[in-house]
Amino acid sequence: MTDSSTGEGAAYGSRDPDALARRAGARADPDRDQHFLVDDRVLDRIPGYLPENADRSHLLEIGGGAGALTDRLLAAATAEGDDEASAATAAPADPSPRRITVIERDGAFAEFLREEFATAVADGLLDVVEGDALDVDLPPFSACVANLPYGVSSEIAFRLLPEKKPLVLMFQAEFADRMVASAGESEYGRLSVSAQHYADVEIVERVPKEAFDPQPAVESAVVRCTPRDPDYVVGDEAFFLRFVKALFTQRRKTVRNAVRNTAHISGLDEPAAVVDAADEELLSSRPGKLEPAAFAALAELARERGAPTEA
Ligand SMILES: C[S@@+](CC[C@H](N)C(=O)[O-])C[C@H]1O[C@@H](n2cnc3c(N)ncnc32)[C@H](O)[C@@H]1O
Repeated sequence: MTDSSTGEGAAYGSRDPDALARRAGARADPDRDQHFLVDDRVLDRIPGYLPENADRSHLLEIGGGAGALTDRLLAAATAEGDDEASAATAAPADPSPRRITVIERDGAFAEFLREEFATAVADGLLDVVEGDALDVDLPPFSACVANLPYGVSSEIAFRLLPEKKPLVLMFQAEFADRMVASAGESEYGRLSVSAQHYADVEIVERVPKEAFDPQPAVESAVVRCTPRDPDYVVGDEAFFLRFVKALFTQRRKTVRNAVRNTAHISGLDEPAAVVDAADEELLSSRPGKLEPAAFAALAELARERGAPTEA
């Protein structure tokens, strides 16, 4: 498929990221979290990181910028649509239209995206929403692929993760390392337990600064989140996440002291009762050594014995 609105008849997926940025006119401003991906090889790989069986019927992109990734997502959506139409498989046809929604806060870039991809907009394939991804209502997306604005990447990630949809997201590498860390590793913390509560989280590619223009201060990494239920049960998710947050404020203390010292954060009325009831080995361990399932078991005990008050 071609997009005659560019005047170049460019097929989706073939737009030069530098030319897109030039056509957009407005300069990418690092102070507004605008670091555009300009490495074609990275751009080409990103849509392919979605899990194989992911429902691609409605992709969400956050922070479209000058549209380099939007172009690749349009290519993926249209190419797969063609494949599916021609494939003689027994699978039922996907009844939902393939579409992409891009949320972009910067009005100049939102307008440019509508012009650059006018054919896709007219065909109902692309919807450009101008707004802040932290405030706008999210569409009922089936998967999200985005090079996130790093200033709000944590807030956006924790808006997306509870939706339990496949996510392929670019983060600062240091943040990505903390998301995927396991118990006992130095990067393991609140972020690791909270993210892994919702999904299997893995780094699928590390991306050097040179892949962006303007270059960010640090390296980046693409993270794939494949939703699944955790291997433990918590009766009150909000309390579990608050309890984890509380304990990691005292990561170098024993769990015993961390439970006692952080009742103002976790909301426990009776932390001493929790400590009295918990297993000694667990209490003398450190928060950074506890597997997510151990946090969950302790949070359940804390709910029973510690009478948490509503946050
Ligand atoms: C890192 S750039 C990515 C641009 C483009 N997708 C790319 O890969 O080249 C992040 C984009 O998010 C936009 N942005 C920043 N904060 C935002 C927010 N709170 N909500 C939506 N978009 C935001 C910026 O204007 C910028 O276009």
